Amino acid sequence: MNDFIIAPSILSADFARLGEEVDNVLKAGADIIHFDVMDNHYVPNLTIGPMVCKALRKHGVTAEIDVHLMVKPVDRMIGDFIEAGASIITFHPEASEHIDRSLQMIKDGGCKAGLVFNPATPLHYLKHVLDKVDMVLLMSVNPGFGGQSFIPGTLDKLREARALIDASGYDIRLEVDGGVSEKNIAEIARAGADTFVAGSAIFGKEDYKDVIDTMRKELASVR
Ligand SMILES: O=C(CO)[C@@H](O)[C@H](O)COP(=O)(O)O
Ligand SMILES: [Co+2]
Repeated sequence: MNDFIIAPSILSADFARLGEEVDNVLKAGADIIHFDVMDNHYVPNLTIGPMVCKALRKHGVTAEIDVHLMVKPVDRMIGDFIEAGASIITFHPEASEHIDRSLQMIKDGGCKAGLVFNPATPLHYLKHVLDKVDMVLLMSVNPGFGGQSFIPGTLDKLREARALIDASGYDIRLEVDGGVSEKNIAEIARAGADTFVAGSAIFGKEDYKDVIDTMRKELASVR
């Protein structure tokens, strides 16, 4: 796996041709697929569930599927996504009554587990579960929709999260989600992110390879 991971969010893909869209974006150089699950309860939008994840596996997708759960309660969905072929499952701490238990359920199912922090959610939820977390996802927009603008305060929060992760000694990825594009990806990487979700910036363009290549060039300037 690359040092920097590019994770296109299929929220901005053409759902009528989802299998083809996922194939095309992987062929264009994406590392993993970001899969946004919204329930019209935890967030004011409704998207896709485990059946779609399973369908992508059946279609032949072998890349990691990074399931971002924006649902409340979360536990009921975890088993279904494990069974559907998810690779990584992340959830928002406010959406779980028992954060440690939800993380453990994901790990027991053989998936990588992660916590997602909204722009105004403090990082302190992490402190006592660092040993169970493979991914920390910082939202750089309020969750619910693609195509929003990156909230600049996320850069300081990324620096804080990077320091916390490095001090922990655990192997934890730091992902950022919302308003990421080829224009700001280098600055976001410099703040400490190593995994980049991008929906509209990739699927909004004709040539996915061109955007992903540009993102990689920008990232190469960081290292
Ligand atoms: O989880 C979410 C939104 O809640 C994201 O994954 C978006 O889908 C990202 O879209 P862009 O901001 O990159 O268009
Ligand atoms: Co997302």
